[in-house]
Amino acid sequence: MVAQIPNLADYDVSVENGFLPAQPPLESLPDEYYKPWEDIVKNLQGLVLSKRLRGVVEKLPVLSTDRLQDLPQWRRAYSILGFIMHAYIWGGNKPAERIPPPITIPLMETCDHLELPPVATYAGLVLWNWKPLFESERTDTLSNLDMLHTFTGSMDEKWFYLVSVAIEARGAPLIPMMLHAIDAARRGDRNMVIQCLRNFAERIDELGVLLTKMYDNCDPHVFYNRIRPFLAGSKNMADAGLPNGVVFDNGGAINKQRYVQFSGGSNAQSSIIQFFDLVLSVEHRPTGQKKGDEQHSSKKAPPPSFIHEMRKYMPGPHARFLKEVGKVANLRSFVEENSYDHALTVAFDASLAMLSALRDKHIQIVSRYIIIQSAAAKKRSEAESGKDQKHGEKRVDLAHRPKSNDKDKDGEKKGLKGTGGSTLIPFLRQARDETGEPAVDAWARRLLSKEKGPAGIQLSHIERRASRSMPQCPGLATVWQAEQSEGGLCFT
Ligand code: HEM
Ligand SMILES: N[C@@H](CC(=O)c1ccccc1NC=O)C(=O)O
Repeated sequence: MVAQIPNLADYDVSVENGFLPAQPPLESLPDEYYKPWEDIVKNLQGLVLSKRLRGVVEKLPVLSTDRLQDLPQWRRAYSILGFIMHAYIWGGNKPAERIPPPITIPLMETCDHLELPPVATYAGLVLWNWKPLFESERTDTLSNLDMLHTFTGSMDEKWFYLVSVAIEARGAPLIPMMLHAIDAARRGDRNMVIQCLRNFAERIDELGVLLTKMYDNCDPHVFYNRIRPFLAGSKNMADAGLPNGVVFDNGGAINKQRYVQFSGGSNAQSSIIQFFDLVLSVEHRPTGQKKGDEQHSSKKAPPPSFIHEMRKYMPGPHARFLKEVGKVANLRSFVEENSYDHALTVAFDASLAMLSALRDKHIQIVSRYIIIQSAAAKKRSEAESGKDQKHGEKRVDLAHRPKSNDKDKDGEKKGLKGTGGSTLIPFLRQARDETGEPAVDAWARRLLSKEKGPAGIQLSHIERRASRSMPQCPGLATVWQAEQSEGGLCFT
């Protein structure tokens, strides 16, 4: 039986806002009972600066979650407890290893309810932490959005999250549209599929523009040195002072309390980007695994890719939605089955090219906000460590600087990790290259079967742009070249 195309409402996905809630998140919990949490999160920066946060949190009563009445309230509780917990862990000279019961007990209950891990995820920091400036205006633009909470109180941190909120909102209409395209492919409606793919490529291009707005108001130095340390989880955090992870003290027997490790918040936990991959049948392998390697390995199940692993850090219904989308994704096979339809092939390849270009822009951001900043911080800390040695001081590295002299062949530091724990640049480059693979594969098949290439067709504006942004996609490049040699005037 053919799997049913998932219905958005069944998975807490909104037709207008996608994975953002349809209504703006709650700005406070309505029941006065939760005032102690609200007071802390309202004064988070002051409490961190005065070094009083840890004492205040330890003296908090263990509040029950029984008074949370609906989904928006559960989400707010999870979001603010995540902020409080990460400020508690990372807001001191040394990170705190043991999280006390006033946080752990209610946080674990919100996690059970929302099917999320007990860490500040993308959902808590971004999806459930925004507000429109004006309720009457649209929410898919940076000019009408603000964040509710930040660790640092800085505009840079607000902007850092805001860019993601705007991308989620602007990308949202692509969800119902691409499910519609899947349905059109089932019905064999090639024109509708082409139209949806062209709109998709166009919108992904817009998301790339939004992404590069990051530079406008988020300073790389502030990001790396002030904001990013609070986003870290407890996995791979030895260099930052958490060699074993953290202990969730739930008030029970001490000997039953074990260390746990969770990845920190990361945009890899955003469901929208994974949705884009799934509808186009882009597949991600574990980092370092080359195409085709999986066939030669042993019978053991392959390790999941980091991107796939991050689904465990998405709200349960959203992760289930992605699983269902994976079952019904048919556009790639539809395009392959109709490879004589060159307009269809080109529209599909242009979508892949735009998604790949989005990842390329992101890699440039990562190099400015992390790679360059980490090198600068290392230089500073080496200069300072000379001074410190003289004074016998020892400093804890909260910006997670890797051990020095650990370089790989690209001159990048091996130890550099994303907040999610990925190997950063090799991981991101591989994810970008995998995005173009369906197009490259289709082209190889075409060559083998000696089929004629998609030359001489009319390119839409976006396809023309796409053909230049993905030189590694031979199909698009060929069309582009053909167009050039024919006078270059055959696009619409
Ligand atoms: C200063 C801004 C940003 C920095 C420094 C940054 C950094 C990173 C890093 C280091 C990773 C690797 C995964 C990890 O371990 O966390 C990552 C993954 C990712 N980031 Fe960002 N990011 C930024 C903003 C954004 C924004 C605004 C988006 C929205 C589209 C985004 C989308 C992604 C995606 C989708 C992944 C998963 C990898 C992939 O699918 O290609 N990032 N980011
Ligand atoms: N992976 C990024 C952090 C990141 O992308 C992120 C972390 C928490 C909440 C949102 C994030 N991304 C953009 O809003 C890093 O390693 O710095």
